[in-house]
Amino acid sequence: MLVVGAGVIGLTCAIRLVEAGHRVDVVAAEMPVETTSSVAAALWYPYRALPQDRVTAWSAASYDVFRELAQDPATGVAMRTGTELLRESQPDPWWAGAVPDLTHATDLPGYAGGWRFTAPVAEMQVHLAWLARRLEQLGGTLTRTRLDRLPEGEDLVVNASGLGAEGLAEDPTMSPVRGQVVVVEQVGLEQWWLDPGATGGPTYVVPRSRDIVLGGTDQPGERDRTPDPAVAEDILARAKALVPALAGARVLRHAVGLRPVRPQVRVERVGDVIHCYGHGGAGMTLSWGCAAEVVELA
Ligand SMILES: Cc1cc2nc3c(=O)[nH]c(=O)nc-3n(C[C@H](O)[C@H](O)[C@H](O)COP(=O)(O)OP(=O)(O)OC[C@H]3O[C@@H](n4cnc5c(N)ncnc54)[C@H](O)[C@@H]3O)c2cc1C
Repeated sequence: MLVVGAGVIGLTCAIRLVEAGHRVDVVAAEMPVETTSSVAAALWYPYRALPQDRVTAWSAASYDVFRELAQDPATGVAMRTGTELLRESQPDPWWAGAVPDLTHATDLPGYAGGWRFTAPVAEMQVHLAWLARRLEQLGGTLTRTRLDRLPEGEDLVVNASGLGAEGLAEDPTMSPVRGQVVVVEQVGLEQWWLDPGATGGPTYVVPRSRDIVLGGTDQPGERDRTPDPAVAEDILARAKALVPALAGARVLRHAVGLRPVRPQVRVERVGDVIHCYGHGGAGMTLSWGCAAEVVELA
């Protein structure tokens, strides 16, 4: 069986398929650390992904797997408490059933309220490397190849090509949503913060073991992968306003990724092809749940 794509979706699908007894070769134009997945913050959060019922179920399934993985630091996964700030009062989020400990925060001056919960955070450079190692340990292979079309004549092909599905699946409903982040040094921060309604773009602060990811932007249709210095300044200003402890934090690097957005995430078998792409701003969040469904479809 061939899996096309070595981002978080292709690798998790490949691992679950090998574990289920299939022989799996992964082919990808970009290796794991070069993918959009490696840019992700990557906080467990169902963002820019629909439909609500399937996304909630996939997210809940992934949450459980990440909680297990967090027992082993080598996976790059940690469970972290954090707060989403609300500028207007809102009912509980549609995906509330996927997190075990969502509570209402009332101690947020200047905000109408907030939600506090524990979420998995995956340090993607570490997590993707761990996934790739795990795949190889299980006997799977990973080869760099750019495909012009999905191969025919294989017994089964999993299309986990992210935004590449625009061409490989000839899917005109796919579109990029550009996200820019700034990575700064760790300054002793343990909790994540998210202000989705901030002026200038969704603002988030996601601490990891040795650094902190600050975001972000949400720019539909933009394909430029070069970090914009003015946008970086704005992200830093927004993040520091949100978390004053970031004031003196040294900037380590800048990154841009193009979220593979689709009106609905596609997990579907058509003949000998299983499509699994269009995870929008939630590829890490949905990964293990979608991989389990791909195994069922196989
Ligand atoms: C700034 C930013 C922040 C984000 N934060 C989060 C977050 O906090 N939480 C979260 O869950 N998600 C987050 N995301 C979203 C997440 O990164 C994506 O949903 C996820 O990376 C999609 O994974 P993927 O494996 O489908 O695609 P990708 O990681 O893009 O991998 C696609 C793979 O397919 C290969 N491929 C494509 N076309 C071809 C071809 N023609 N031939 C061969 N190979 C091909 C590529 O080379 C690559 O290996 C964020 C994204 C961005 C940009």
